[in-house]
Amino acid sequence: MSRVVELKHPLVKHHMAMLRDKNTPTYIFRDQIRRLTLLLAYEATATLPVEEVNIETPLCNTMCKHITTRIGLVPILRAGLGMCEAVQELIPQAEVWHLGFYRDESTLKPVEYYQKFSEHPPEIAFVLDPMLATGGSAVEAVNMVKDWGAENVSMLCTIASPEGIEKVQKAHPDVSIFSCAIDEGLNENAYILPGLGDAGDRIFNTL
Ligand SMILES: O=P(O)(O)OC[C@H]1O[C@H](OP(=O)(O)OP(=O)(O)O)[C@H](O)[C@@H]1O
Ligand SMILES: O=c1cc[nH]c(=O)[nH]1
Ligand SMILES: [Mg+2]
Repeated sequence: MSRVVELKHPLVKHHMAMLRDKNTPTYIFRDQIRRLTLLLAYEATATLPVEEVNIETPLCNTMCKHITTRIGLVPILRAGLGMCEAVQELIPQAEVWHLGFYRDESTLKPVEYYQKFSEHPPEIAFVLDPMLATGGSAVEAVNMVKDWGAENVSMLCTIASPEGIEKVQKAHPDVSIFSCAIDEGLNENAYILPGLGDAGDRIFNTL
């Protein structure tokens, strides 16, 4: 079932403060995205299916659980790349499939420039993008992931706007959205307030 989850943990609040600060340099900004993504991925993977497996410890046999479902991470270039390694750290067996979009700042529409998908879609897909602003990029990315054949799709972001959440929910009522924060809304240029500015520029030092 679709859910919108905003993380409430004190560690998330703490790390978000440093992430939002305009004086935080790029190398710390990247670390903060990574820390926050670890916390986000822990929450977003809480309902992953597990299977029983027999394990031999040095002392005896015991039944354990492991994850056998094919999981795909779909970072939206560029900024989504900043989240990818953190999720891979928790799910090292995950596949990574890239999608490139930039938002045309005059039309606010997403422009696709890269897609690397295989013939065989994963069973579960996590779309990664730190910013869910108007929701245009997220809706288009989820369209492509679903057209590919993935049936269980979730969106992981650092900051989401209420407008973006509404747009994704309207287009994809089955997609859960996990975010470290849900902010107040968008400014006249469709930037999230209070937000953190341009995530891609802050991750890649291209301000
Ligand atoms: O919800 P939307 O209104 O579509 O906006 C969000 C998109 O904008 C940003 O990417 P940007 O276009 O800045 O590209 P970048 O990652 O290369 O910086 C962000 O990382 C999202 O992909
Ligand atoms: O606030 C915003 C909106 C779109 N993209 C960003 O990186 N930040
Ligand atoms: Mg950007």
